[in-house]
Amino acid sequence: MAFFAHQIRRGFSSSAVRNVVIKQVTIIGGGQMGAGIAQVAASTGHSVNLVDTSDDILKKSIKTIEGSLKRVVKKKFADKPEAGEEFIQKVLKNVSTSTDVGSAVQGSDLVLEAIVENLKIKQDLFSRLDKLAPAHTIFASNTSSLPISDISSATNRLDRFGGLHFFNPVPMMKLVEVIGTSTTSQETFDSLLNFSKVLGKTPVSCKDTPGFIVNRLFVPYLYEAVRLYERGHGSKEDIDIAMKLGVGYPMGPFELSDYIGLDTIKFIMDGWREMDPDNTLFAPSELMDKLVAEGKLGKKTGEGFYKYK
Ligand SMILES: CCCCCCC[C@H](O)CC(=O)SCCNC(=O)CCNC(=O)[C@H](O)C(C)(C)COP(=O)([O-])OP(=O)([O-])OC[C@H]1O[C@@H](n2cnc3c(N)ncnc32)[C@H](O)[C@@H]1OP(=O)([O-])[O-]
Ligand SMILES: NC(=O)c1ccc[n+]([C@@H]2O[C@H](COP(=O)([O-])OP(=O)(O)OC[C@H]3O[C@@H](n4cnc5c(N)ncnc54)[C@H](O)[C@@H]3O)[C@@H](O)[C@H]2O)c1
Repeated sequence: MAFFAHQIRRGFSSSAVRNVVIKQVTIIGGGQMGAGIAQVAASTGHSVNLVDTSDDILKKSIKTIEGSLKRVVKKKFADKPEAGEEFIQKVLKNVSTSTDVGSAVQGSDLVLEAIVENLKIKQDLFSRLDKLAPAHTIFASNTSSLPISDISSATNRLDRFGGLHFFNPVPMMKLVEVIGTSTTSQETFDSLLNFSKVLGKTPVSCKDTPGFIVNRLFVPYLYEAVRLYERGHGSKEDIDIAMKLGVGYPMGPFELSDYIGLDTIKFIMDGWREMDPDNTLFAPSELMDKLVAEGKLGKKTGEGFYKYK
């Protein structure tokens, strides 16, 4: 019944609902997330075209994929190293790279964007892609915090646009949040759900609201951990231990913040505070602001809440 109501809301009768099978995928942005998504899509038999701004970056992306695949096969093919090497080569063959988005989107069933978290840059990219990609191609963004409808508004394919939010590290994290806007067609939404399942992930359906499900709960939690520490109510180490042993999280809030990047977390919180300034959950943290201003962004810069050198 709920499913039927969902279809009516999206303006589709049940007979109009059919799944578009996604085989060829273009991923724009070969950074932390894009490389991980490319790896998982290629490992599950998709033909992947990975796009970034330079060949040097793309070389690094392929190296990252190779390194991560080695970790995967060490476990998956523990007793058969040769089969493991064969698997790596097969997966790598499924990935091609390009710096030219125009040619990369030709023949693509899905264009998944994982570039910098900046609305204007994402809009510019999708506006360009809208003119270059085939009509049937579905567009999706991996944004952590921006409204999908703000990004899709730059295109004329509002029905074929949704969100696919993966988690870091992509090869390990099982969840994908599938986000439908008020204009995403049921057909597109179902295709994105199916695609996530074919990748071996577990999808959950989300509304296009700030932070979807996970980040809406987790970003305020990370900030409250920092504020608790600032108030002197616990050491970083003890807070991390408490959340790992008390509720079974694999990383404590300070370890996770350093892993994600303090700039990313601050950027998300600042954006939400701008939208809803009176919400105390979105209050700033002096320490977070200071660390980001000093360039102490976490693991990627060698220091955040902890030191990594
Ligand atoms: C959240 C709010 C903040 C918002 C900011 C934006 C965030 C965003 O929107 C959402 C997120 O992503 S939120 C972030 C969500 N993410 C989280 O919350 C993450 C929480 N953390 C975890 O789940 C675990 O700590 C990990 C799975 C990361 C590591 O597992 P572990 O058991 O703690 O320890 P281990 O010893 O290191 O690794 C053991 C083995 O795992 C394997 N392996 C690991 N990485 C791999 C890779 N890249 N490739 C392949 N394989 C990989 C490998 O086999 C390795 O063995 P090896 O012998 O070393 O090769
Ligand atoms: N890092 C995380 O934990 C995480 C988790 C989930 C979602 N996200 C989201 O995924 C997206 C990417 O994040 P990331 O951590 O992979 O970033 P990243 O900085 O590691 O990678 C971004 C890549 O995009 C490339 N790029 C930038 N502009 C481009 C353009 N116009 N065309 C082609 N390539 C371009 C950059 O060169 C870079 O290689 C962001 O929207 C972020 O919010 C991040």
